[in-house]
Amino acid sequence: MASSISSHRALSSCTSTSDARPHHQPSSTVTAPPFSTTSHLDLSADDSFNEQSIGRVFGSRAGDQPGLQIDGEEDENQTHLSVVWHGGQLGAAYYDGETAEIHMMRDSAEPDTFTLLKQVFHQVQPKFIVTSATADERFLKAVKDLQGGKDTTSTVGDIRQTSSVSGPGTDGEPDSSMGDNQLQLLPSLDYTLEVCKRRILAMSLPSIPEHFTEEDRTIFFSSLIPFDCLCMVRAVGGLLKYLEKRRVGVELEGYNVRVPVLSIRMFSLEHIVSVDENTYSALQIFQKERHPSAYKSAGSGAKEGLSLFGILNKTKSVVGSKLMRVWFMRPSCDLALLTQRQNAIAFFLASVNTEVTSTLQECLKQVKNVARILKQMRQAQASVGDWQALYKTTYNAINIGDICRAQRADIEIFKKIARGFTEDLHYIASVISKIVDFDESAAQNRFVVKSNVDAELDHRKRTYNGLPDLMTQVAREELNRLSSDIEECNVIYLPQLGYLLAISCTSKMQQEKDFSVPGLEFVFLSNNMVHYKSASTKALDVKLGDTQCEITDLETQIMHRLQNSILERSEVLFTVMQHAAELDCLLSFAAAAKDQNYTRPDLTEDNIIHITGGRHPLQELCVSPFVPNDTYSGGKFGKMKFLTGPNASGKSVYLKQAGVIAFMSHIGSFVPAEGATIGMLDGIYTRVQTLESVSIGLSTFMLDINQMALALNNATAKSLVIVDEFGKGTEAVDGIALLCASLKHWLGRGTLCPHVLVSSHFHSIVKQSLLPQSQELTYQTMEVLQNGDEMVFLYQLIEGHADHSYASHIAAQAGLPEELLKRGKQVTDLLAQSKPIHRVNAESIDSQFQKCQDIADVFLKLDLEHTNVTEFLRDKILPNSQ
Ligand SMILES: Nc1ncnc2c1ncn2[C@@H]1O[C@H](COP(=O)(O)OP(=O)(O)OP(=O)(O)O)[C@@H](O)[C@H]1O
Repeated sequence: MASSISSHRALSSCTSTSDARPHHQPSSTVTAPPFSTTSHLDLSADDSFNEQSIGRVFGSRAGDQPGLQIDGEEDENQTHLSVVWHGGQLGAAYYDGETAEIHMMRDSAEPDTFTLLKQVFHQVQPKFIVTSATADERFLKAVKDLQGGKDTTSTVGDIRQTSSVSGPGTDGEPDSSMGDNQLQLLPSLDYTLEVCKRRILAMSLPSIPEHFTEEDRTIFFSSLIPFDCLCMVRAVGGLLKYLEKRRVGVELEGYNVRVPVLSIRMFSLEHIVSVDENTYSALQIFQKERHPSAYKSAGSGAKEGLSLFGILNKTKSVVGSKLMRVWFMRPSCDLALLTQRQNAIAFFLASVNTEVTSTLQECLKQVKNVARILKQMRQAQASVGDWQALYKTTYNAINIGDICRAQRADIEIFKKIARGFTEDLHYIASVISKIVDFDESAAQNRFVVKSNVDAELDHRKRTYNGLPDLMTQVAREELNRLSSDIEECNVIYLPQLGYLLAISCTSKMQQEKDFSVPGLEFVFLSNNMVHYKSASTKALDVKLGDTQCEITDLETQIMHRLQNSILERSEVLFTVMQHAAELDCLLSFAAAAKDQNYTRPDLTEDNIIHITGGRHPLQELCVSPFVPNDTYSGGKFGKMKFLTGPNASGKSVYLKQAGVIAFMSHIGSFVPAEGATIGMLDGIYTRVQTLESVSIGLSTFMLDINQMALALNNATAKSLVIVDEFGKGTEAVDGIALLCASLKHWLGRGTLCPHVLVSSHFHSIVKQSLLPQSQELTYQTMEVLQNGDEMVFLYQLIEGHADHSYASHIAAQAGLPEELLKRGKQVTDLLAQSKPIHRVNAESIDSQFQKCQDIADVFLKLDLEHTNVTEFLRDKILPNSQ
């Protein structure tokens, strides 16, 4: 018998009857335990954690890419904006579905022109807008106009909903940022102050400890929210109510589950330089290219084309890239803030700091958007990938903190990081490292706890690991007991059925009645193996139960405790994301400045724009060599430049270059110039035709006028206005008149004239001196060398003006037929000399004379008494006129 046991290897094999079972305990086995103990992390002995362990944990699973899921955009990751206007004050709050944060804007003075409201819409780019159904009519109209919605209200619960139809904004000009969104109106009760306050105080944030009393909570919230901003408080309260009704982020959960709000922050639109959609497009600040694959969704699939954002965005982290976009959307005229950014960039560019720079960049690559993970933890539980991402982020944040603490204390971002990356980070990294068994978690695709964390759990695991030996022993005993014609006996475990004996069919076992074995209860037959319950397997059921399930349950409990303790310290993780993103943006600006040879502009409160050797950051990548040009505006140089020059001589590029350099200075970046002194601007306005503007559907002239109106109505002495070929969309005389009127309007303001750069092909404005003489006005042109018909563009800006557009030269280059070009030139010359222009295909004088002679002869022969005159005229004189 003993020999028969040893000859049956099946006795010691691991048996699984159903591969689809979520977890099964091993059958009697002598093979390796279900997961290897050799690769366990040995970090449990103390609180230490190191890069080596991270490499081992994360490097070992090729298919495991936790970062990928974090970066994905979900449908629910939308922005929901709530606005309140009362007593000439505007308050706003928005919920960022991606980070589950609420951002609030303090009450700000807002007359019924609603310019601030427009700016809020532009900055926040909400998908959903909510306000009180009984708000002031003027305000509701402004919101609807901005939202682009017509009154097609429908009802969602008790929320009135208006679907959007894109159209022009409040001032009549189009604003594509506000096209695809929805307006929802809540009952006024949801916006009353007291109700809103109560709703805010009842909000549960993960950073509020559970033991807080009502009083503690009030003090806590008072430190976060300025309750004296009544409109803002109402906006937040209304927003919370709306989120609850819409059940954002918890649609599929039970009704007791709250919309996750992880953090509250303030946002401000003070010091923001006004830059409208058209200017972003004209200056090629953002440029989306649709992804060539039709299967990629439009929103997330679009990639950045050739644009300023594309050049400057060298961020390493998702949070960095996101903040970079915000910086681009919110250029600032806060001199102190911009100087801080410049100081940091200068630090990173210094050659002695190269190593610090590259180490920080390496660390930033590992900083993930943990807001989504925290949201996940708050609602349910984090996945294995989430735990890995969170640990990586925390570990690298600690490294970043250490590096920054060792640097110069006068760099603001280092100070912020040194202050903000607190001990809580060490705590989080240490508990994760101590508790989570990353190797096993990845192998089993579930949260697995390390040994020495929980005694009960360790005990269960030991039992579980000892199961194979025990089961082998039971199987051996049963085999000895059974009749000798049974050759193979296994002990297996099935979750619903418990422990079973699996015996190989013998030749006598043909029908079900043959399966009965004394002392065994038949259960089922599968794969030529008959399964029984025996006294010993029942004893195993009682003794061991479902060990695997119990282990999983215990580990899940531990995970929830761990999640809660991390959520309590989640504020530090938001600080990490915020400051790491800022650091990433600054490093990105430094990298771009180094690659593209940018210099630090001097920023000043003086109202001047002085650029020496300026280049266009995008054009210089496309043409070689690129010719740099100076721009001097303000002070003794005057504030208006009127630029004429042949077609394709570089006027548009020059104008845009000044605009882009000014813009770059206002986001804190270095600029493509030998040197620059840039005064703080309050707005950049452009009248430049773009592809986007064509697609809006307004006529070319309407767009011209709309953009010009925006500049005329809003530009101040501290604004930059770029006007490229205004007025060419209508009759020349009208175009000239409108352009001159606009420029005179600004010149009439004297030194309060904005910085205006105009290019035009209306040469008569210069020749006939249609603009008034003014110290502010200078005429400039692009230098061109002409040798007979040959023209060479030097792209060099000089004082003076051009006499011609030399359009025929460009036309020749474009390949127009010789014949056409000759005639064009002839007409131009005749016009210039004020001579009559004859048709090219006119008949000769002789043949015309002959025709007239013939008609006169016919008339002379006409017998007026007997001839029908109508027929005569029709048949003889005008035979071809019908
Ligand atoms: N500074 C420069 N250095 C080198 N090449 C330049 C420069 N500026 C412009 N160019 C080249 O000239 C081309 C035409 O420039 P741009 O469009 O500015 O001309 P324009 O004078 O505005 O023409 P139009 O009046 O016909 O609109 C550019 O695409 C670029 O290739």
